[in-house]
Amino acid sequence: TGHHWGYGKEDGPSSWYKNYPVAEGNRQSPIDIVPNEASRDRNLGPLMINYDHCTSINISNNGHSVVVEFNDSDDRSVIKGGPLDNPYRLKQFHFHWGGKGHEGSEHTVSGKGFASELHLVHWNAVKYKTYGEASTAPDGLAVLGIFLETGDDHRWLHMITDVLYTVKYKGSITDFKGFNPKCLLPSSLHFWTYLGSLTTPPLHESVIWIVLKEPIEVSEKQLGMLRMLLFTEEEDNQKMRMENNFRPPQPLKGRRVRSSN
Ligand SMILES: NS(=O)(=O)c1ccc(NC(=S)OCCc2ccsc2)cc1
Ligand SMILES: [Zn+2]
Repeated sequence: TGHHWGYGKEDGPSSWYKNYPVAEGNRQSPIDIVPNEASRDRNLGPLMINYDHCTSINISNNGHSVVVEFNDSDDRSVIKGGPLDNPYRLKQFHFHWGGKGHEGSEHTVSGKGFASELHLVHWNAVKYKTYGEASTAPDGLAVLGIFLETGDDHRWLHMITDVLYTVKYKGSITDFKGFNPKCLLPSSLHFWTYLGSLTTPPLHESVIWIVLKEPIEVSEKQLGMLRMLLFTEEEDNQKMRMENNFRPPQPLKGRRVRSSN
């Protein structure tokens, strides 16, 4: 079903254009963010994140990442303000990470990568009826990107890393209710924002990217838990460790990156 893609030598980011020609489009993500080339924009109001009535449903391994899905049938968990004209509903979050001691973030800052990157995926339920419809519209999605750097243990990330063993294999899914991702936010909501795309196939150019400047700290041990996940299914006798599931930075193609004040 659909086109097989991955992060390996044969099916990785440099070959995605064959089945997904938009990979060579004009607003692809991620990008390298160069802070002193970003323009401060006073029209950018503060980001408003309201995750209090959090409605996480499950956690799963989709063969590309570990994904926590949310109930997005109403506006309980939304992000608004900043570059957004409407509130965007939280649909899922997932991570991208590297191998032992290697970088694994998707966006880079002046060429510097981070150990991992968390993506909180939201959709514009004011203008579009479903996530699927929004995911192909130029203002359909808003993804909040948060860098993870190695340091102290993250006390709340344990709630996720402690259950990863239940979703070790591709296609596994477990109940995961009542998790509030607010606990994964850094103290500052200062951000960079630009128009981009999904960083995995189908690579739709439908994302308003909001990348927080302040990383969160997680321990090497916690990152190691992400790396015990597998790209492969339980019955697959070839066990492929899930790591380096990140796309490298793509050409800016004249886009402007704006910075919050
Ligand atoms: N990495 S990303 O945040 O740009 C992003 C967001 C949504 C999607 N949407 C879909 S349907 O992806 C399915 C595969 C997937 C999900 C999480 S990571 C890869 C893909 C990538
Ligand atoms: Zn992502």
